[in-house]
Amino acid sequence: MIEAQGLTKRYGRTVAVNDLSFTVQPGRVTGFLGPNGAGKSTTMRMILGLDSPSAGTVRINGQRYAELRHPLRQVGALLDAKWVHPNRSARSHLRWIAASNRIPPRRVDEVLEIVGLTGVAGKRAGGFSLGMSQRLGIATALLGDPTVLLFDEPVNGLDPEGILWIRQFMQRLAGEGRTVFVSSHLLSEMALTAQDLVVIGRGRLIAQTSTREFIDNASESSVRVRGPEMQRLHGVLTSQGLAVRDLPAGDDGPAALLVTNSTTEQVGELVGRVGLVLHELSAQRGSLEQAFIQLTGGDVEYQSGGLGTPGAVRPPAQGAPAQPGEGPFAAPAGAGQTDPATQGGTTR
Ligand SMILES: Nc1ncnc2c1ncn2[C@@H]1O[C@H](COP(=O)(O)OP(=O)(O)OP(=O)(O)O)[C@@H](O)[C@H]1O
Repeated sequence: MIEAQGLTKRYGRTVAVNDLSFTVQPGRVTGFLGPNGAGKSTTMRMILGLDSPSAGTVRINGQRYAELRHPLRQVGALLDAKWVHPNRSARSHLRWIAASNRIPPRRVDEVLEIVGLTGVAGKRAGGFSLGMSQRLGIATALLGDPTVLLFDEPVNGLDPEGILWIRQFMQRLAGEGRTVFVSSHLLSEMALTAQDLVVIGRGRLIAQTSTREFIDNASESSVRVRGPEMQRLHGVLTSQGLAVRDLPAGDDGPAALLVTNSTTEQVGELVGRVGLVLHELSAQRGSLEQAFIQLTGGDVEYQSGGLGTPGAVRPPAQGAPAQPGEGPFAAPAGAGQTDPATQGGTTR
């Protein structure tokens, strides 16, 4: 478990982390979500004792990092996958870290096997692809078989296969009862990976909640409805004070009506009372992107070009990256299209 209490970090006049309190529970993947510059890396460094807080505390399994007797056995982290001597082999890199932390050498072969690097264990780590480097970084984090794991933007720059592997691996680690805390600025990716979210903007806590609740609470729910008598249907719904929008036929299917701020129960009962036939009655859940915009408001450094156009990103603020696929609303590479958390946002 990780517990942050009033965590604050100032760099001169910059307040990178501002009175942040949150808890990360074991047995779950918790996403640490926020736009670039929100303070995620700084927070992770403070959790790991690499930076000292200007105020507040953070505890790992009840203790500050400096108090941990065997830190690698309690907490493992992947902060920078390229932190490795380029001429060392993967195995000797791990052996060196194991030896300096009194971890038996046999554990090196175990972690190489766990991350699927056994076949290239003797090769120079400097020649590894980013995906292989990430696996080596994860193997390093796992050396002490820790109960708490931190990953800072682990899928950045990976191909779809690499992203899928990391996602499934994190879920597996959480399934083993470990505390898994993973930072990302990719909202859709977190919707597929994390069960819980800690959301920050400009160093402040915006929300701590389950991913499902985050989407449900922060975005309006609407209902898509369709039948053979569309005009009558429209009249019945508006006569009851509901807000109705026409959805033209298109990629989403035949022409339909979108009833905003409503539920399928409400619409179904209304229509049933007047005996109208329906061909479709479906809940349209807000996307994580919409929920994020609604909650973060002015706390994000750059925002979407508009609702209903996920993927459209305004030019970022000075200093923020503008790589294609790097914005907060970029589609997750390798994402399955079936996850309900990311569906339903395109009809508004
Ligand atoms: N060593 C430092 N000295 C001065 N300012 C810093 C330092 N480290 C971070 N900052 C500033 O603190 C703020 C938070 O940065 P941080 O890297 O923690 O954000 P982040 O959410 O991890 O963003 P990113 O995803 O871009 O790394 C930024 O404004 C950053 O410029």
